[in-house]
Amino acid sequence: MQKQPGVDSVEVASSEHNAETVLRTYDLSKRYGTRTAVNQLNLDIRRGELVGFLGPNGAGKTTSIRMILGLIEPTAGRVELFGRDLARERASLLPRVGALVEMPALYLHLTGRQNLRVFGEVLGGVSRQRIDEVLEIIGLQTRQKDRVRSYSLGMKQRLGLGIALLHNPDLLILDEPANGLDPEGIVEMRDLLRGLTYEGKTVFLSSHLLSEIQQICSRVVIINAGKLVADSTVEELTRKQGDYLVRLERASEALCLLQKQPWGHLARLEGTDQLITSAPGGSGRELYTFLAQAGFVPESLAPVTQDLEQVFFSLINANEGEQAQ
Ligand SMILES: Nc1ncnc2c1ncn2[C@@H]1O[C@H](COP(=O)(O)OP(=O)(O)OP(=O)(O)O)[C@@H](O)[C@H]1O
Repeated sequence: MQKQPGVDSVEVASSEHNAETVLRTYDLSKRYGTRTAVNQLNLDIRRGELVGFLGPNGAGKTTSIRMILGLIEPTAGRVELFGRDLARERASLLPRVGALVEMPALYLHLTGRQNLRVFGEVLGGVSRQRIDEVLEIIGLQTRQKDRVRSYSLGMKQRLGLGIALLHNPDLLILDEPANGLDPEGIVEMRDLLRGLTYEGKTVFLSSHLLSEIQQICSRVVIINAGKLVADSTVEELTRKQGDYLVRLERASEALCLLQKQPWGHLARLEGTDQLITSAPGGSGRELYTFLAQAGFVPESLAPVTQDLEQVFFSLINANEGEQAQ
């Protein structure tokens, strides 16, 4: 479901809460000698979500992803996929997961289609029809008969994703899928990932491209030094201190009224026909009603937002400050 900012976010959050849990980690931890790479990480990812996994270099993203994929053993804690314990039911669970952690070694002298066929044979049970479907999903039908050597990096990256999709997994885990892509390749990858969630797939991806994450992800998990720093919808994270930007006629008159309210004393003008204010009970709907009843019907009213990048750096800096104390 596409999230709308503002008044209906409560309903959106509660419907998400009912969705099936696809990936869950319980106090997942990994130590390398004395270094703790991942520290009691608890994740809860639900069906159809596109969740961004963020953190500065060395935060523990790849280590977490490797544990979730059963590639390395946790030092402590555990992973559940589709409600089942990964350590116990690995053989039946991992086929439901597709991963792009490192670029698979593509056969450059073979065509895109032949690559899918070769990887499909290794996996087993991949039909010709599934290869056609995958070529369509990754948008390589028209180039399927060209040798991979002639592909752009973006096309190779999409082919890598195609290989991860061959067995039609329910959950996709991608480590930096847009790494090294040019802006056009990034847009293609963005459309492709969105399309996958429309089909009901769940996508969990790490990336350094914060603006991309802001555009495509419904939720972000941020870690620093192996620990969870934030787990929230993009909308909640980027909404600035509960402020609203209101466009209305007679803005300076409305401002006088707002400044007399206990929740509105910090209200301020923004240009001639807009103002920024807090809302009664933090609710945009109540702010709208208050203004409308006082005869100042807003032309528009929206939460003030900041870039995910700003939020990310302030959270990481605050977290590092706390750790230093
Ligand atoms: N095999 C290993 N042996 C020892 N230390 C490791 C190993 N793998 C990772 N680490 C350490 O664990 C920490 C987390 O690394 P990890 O690669 O998971 O971070 P990351 O968030 O994926 O970073 P990046 O964004 O740079 O890829 C780092 O301090 C790293 O040096």
